[in-house]
Amino acid sequence: MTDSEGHLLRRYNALVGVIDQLIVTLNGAGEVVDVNVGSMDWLDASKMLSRTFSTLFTDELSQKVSAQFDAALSSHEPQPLQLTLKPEHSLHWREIGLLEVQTWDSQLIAVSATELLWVARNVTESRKLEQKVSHQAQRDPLTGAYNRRSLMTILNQSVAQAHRYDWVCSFLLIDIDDFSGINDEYGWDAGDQVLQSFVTALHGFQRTADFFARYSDDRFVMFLPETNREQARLASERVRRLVEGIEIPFQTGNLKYTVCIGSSTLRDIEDTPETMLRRAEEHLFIAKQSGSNRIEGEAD
Ligand SMILES: Nc1nc2c(ncn2[C@@H]2O[C@H](COP(=O)(O)OP(=O)(O)OP(=O)(O)O)[C@@H](O)[C@H]2O)c(=O)[nH]1
Repeated sequence: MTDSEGHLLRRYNALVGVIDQLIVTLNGAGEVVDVNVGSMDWLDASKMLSRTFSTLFTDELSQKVSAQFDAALSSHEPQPLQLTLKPEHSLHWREIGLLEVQTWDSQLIAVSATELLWVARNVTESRKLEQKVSHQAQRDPLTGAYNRRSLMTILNQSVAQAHRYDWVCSFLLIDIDDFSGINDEYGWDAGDQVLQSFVTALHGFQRTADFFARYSDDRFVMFLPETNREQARLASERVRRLVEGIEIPFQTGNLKYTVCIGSSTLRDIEDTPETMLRRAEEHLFIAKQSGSNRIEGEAD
């Protein structure tokens, strides 16, 4: 080894020693010739050596890995690869030491025609955190229902799609009757339980294509694709009855409540989520004026 080769090797080893990532060196045939485990100290490097890299993965992933391997060799560009490894799906990884599901961001880099580096970082926790943050941004924290921001995004997309394909769709605007009275009489916690029980019941009721969200305090919107005026009326009636049947156990006897529902159905190309919501609000207002436990929709 020349002085400059020795210098480069020491520099490489120094970098590998401080980088907290898994670095696997492969030969041109894709066999593992060296492993630096980085912070993945659960991994038994000796059990990786001399295996063919792509055979470590399940059939589906191994095809992807082989394609990345070829692409790295032919392009000499780093090939990014995101992998989710499950011990129950991979005997090889289990043997190597994998005990739980992990998501890795990795890069496959060709150093020459006979040497490649696979550099992998465990991103399981940061991915979970991202998912949690995105879930929280879309949901109402009390009930777990989608929030108003998510609702408006979905409504805009869905109404545009309905116009494009000439589909019909409807909204139900559902309001809990005398909700402030429930808060006053039974306390805020009981009011919270009412909201939670309502959302649980509605989640059981909705079809997979329906979208349901908390619109404001005690007001919820259900978007019903492929639903005409008459079907919206039937759906309103079913929700009204469903709520009639809910009972929340309470010291002084079961707490029961009712809802009023205003619905609206897509009209012409001028109709938007805002105009539909406005009509649903007008219908809800009429229902409320007539008393509680009522529904009101578009006139025939
Ligand atoms: N328990 C509880 N109460 C809430 C929450 N958010 C808002 N509220 C209360 O809900 C009440 C809503 O009152 P209103 O909009 O007048 O509704 P209402 O009493 O049902 O009146 P009507 O709609 O006319 O029947 C207000 O008193 C709010 O303070 C919540 O998350 N939990």
